[in-house]
Amino acid sequence: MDSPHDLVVIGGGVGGLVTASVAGQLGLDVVLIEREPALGGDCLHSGCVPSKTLIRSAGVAHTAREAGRFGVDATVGDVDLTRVMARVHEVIAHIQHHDDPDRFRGYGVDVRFGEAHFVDSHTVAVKGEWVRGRRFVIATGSKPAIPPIPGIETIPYLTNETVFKAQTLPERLAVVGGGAIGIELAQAFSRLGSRVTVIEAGERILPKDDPMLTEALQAHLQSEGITIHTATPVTGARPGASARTAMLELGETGETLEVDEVLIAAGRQPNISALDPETAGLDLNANGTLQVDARLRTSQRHIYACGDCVGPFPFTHMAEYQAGIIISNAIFRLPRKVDYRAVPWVTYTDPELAHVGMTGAEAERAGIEHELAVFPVADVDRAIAEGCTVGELRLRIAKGRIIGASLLAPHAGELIHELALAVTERIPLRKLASMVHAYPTLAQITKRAAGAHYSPQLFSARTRWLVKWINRLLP
Ligand SMILES: Cc1cc2nc3c(=O)[nH]c(=O)nc-3n(C[C@H](O)[C@H](O)[C@H](O)COP(=O)(O)OP(=O)(O)OC[C@H]3O[C@@H](n4cnc5c(N)ncnc54)[C@H](O)[C@@H]3O)c2cc1C
Ligand SMILES: NC(=O)c1ccc[n+]([C@@H]2O[C@H](COP(=O)([O-])OP(=O)(O)OC[C@H]3O[C@@H](n4cnc5c(N)ncnc54)[C@H](O)[C@@H]3O)[C@@H](O)[C@H]2O)c1
Repeated sequence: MDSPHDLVVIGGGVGGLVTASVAGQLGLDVVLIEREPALGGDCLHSGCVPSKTLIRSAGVAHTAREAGRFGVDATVGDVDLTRVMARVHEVIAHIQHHDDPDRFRGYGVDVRFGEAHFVDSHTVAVKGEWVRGRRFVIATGSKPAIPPIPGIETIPYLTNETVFKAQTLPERLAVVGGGAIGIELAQAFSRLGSRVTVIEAGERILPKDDPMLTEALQAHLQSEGITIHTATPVTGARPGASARTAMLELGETGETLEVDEVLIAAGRQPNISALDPETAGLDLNANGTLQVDARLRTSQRHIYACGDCVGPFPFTHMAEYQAGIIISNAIFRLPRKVDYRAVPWVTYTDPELAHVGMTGAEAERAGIEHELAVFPVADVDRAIAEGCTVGELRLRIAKGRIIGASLLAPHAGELIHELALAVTERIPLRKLASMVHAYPTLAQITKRAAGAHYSPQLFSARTRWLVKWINRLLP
């Protein structure tokens, strides 16, 4: 029997690619197994890249329609979804070059295509061939979870796996789920010209984000013409009057909604079952993700796992971060634990909604006494000049340091990183208040929020009294 490989990586998305390429470049004997015909995973083919590219086209259409507001006349016709999607796929193809299998083979990685499943805890089978390994990394990602809506199987519906192949803009689109996928794509399709209805079972959209900011974002989306139902589960589905339409039953009331297309964005399900996890003795959590410890080892200590198949933050940057932890533990053999205290995330609506560190609810649960500093986007000069004044920055401050920040603002996804650094490095808030921020930038919101937090202290009766006396005493 062949000697086992040093490392077998299952899944050619971000988590798997980062681990395999580093291990290969460090001279380990690495096999990377991917079941799709191309590397890149969800993020490249049906996630971040296509969604952000679609959002860009939608933004262009929106800006053109709004041009009059900026003193510029523009006429906008109908959006040609075929051309929009052609650009989406051009962008995917462009980025795909980074994930060319030959690039990884150049790093010394043996790239194989086919679905892997465990035969025992040290062996996987791929297309009938056995691959043995001393250590494994599972990075198999996730797929859309389809909620058990009675009749859902009787209607055609889109998910993130099919929506970027659409060629005709639906006149009426129902989006089931008000999480990140649902909300980003709802605004994109609405701006491209669809009449969009979001149906969210929970009390509010984007439930992990700051409630004040999600409320403001919801109001903004509604002002753009999107209908949003919250606390409304979809309770039934059936074909509509014509072959292409669908009827959805909303809430307990039995109210119906007829649409031309339904997009299901109701959460994710980890890609685990195809691996035969029980054969390898792998334990699962109640939500189906793989159980891992703080060093990302599964219940079999030589099998590590990262990314969406593990959670708890199903983002590309977290798959990459976790891959780094695995590299430390499994390759350098330096024990390193995950630290989720300063995880940034962004929902790419316009304006964007970004967050890092503790939410208010988490701080309360942890019993951390904190103050809130709030600064409105409408008071930032650059935002006024840009004509985008919706949103605010909400800083949670404990003992002079930021423990969490939530921001609804144009380009919030770029602005959050200064705050992420402050949270990670425990930089005192007064340093952000005194740091020079170029004028007029949107980034001034951080300095202004910090400054506003200190201004009652600065202009207090006591300080005024002190200043008066210093100026009297000194020449
Ligand atoms: C519409 C959408 C938009 C998103 N936008 C963002 C965003 O803006 N920012 C962000 O950070 N995140 C975003 N995400 C989430 C992001 O795509 C995922 O967090 C990320 O792709 C996870 O990476 P991964 O390596 O864990 O898994 P994946 O990228 O899914 O890769 C897993 C790979 O494993 C392969 N595989 C599965 N099972 C097997 C098997 N048995 N054998 C062999 N191969 C297998 C799959 O084919 C896949 O290629 C978005 C997701 C969606 C759906
Ligand atoms: N910008 C980003 O970083 C980004 C963008 C898109 C996706 N993602 C990642 O992908 C993950 C999955 O996204 P998602 O939006 O599918 O999941 P999600 O879990 O974030 O949201 C799903 C929503 O659907 C609702 N829902 C579930 N069943 C329902 C039903 N029957 N009727 C009505 N509503 C229902 C849930 O209450 C929930 O609010 C996210 O958690 C995120 O990590 C990230």
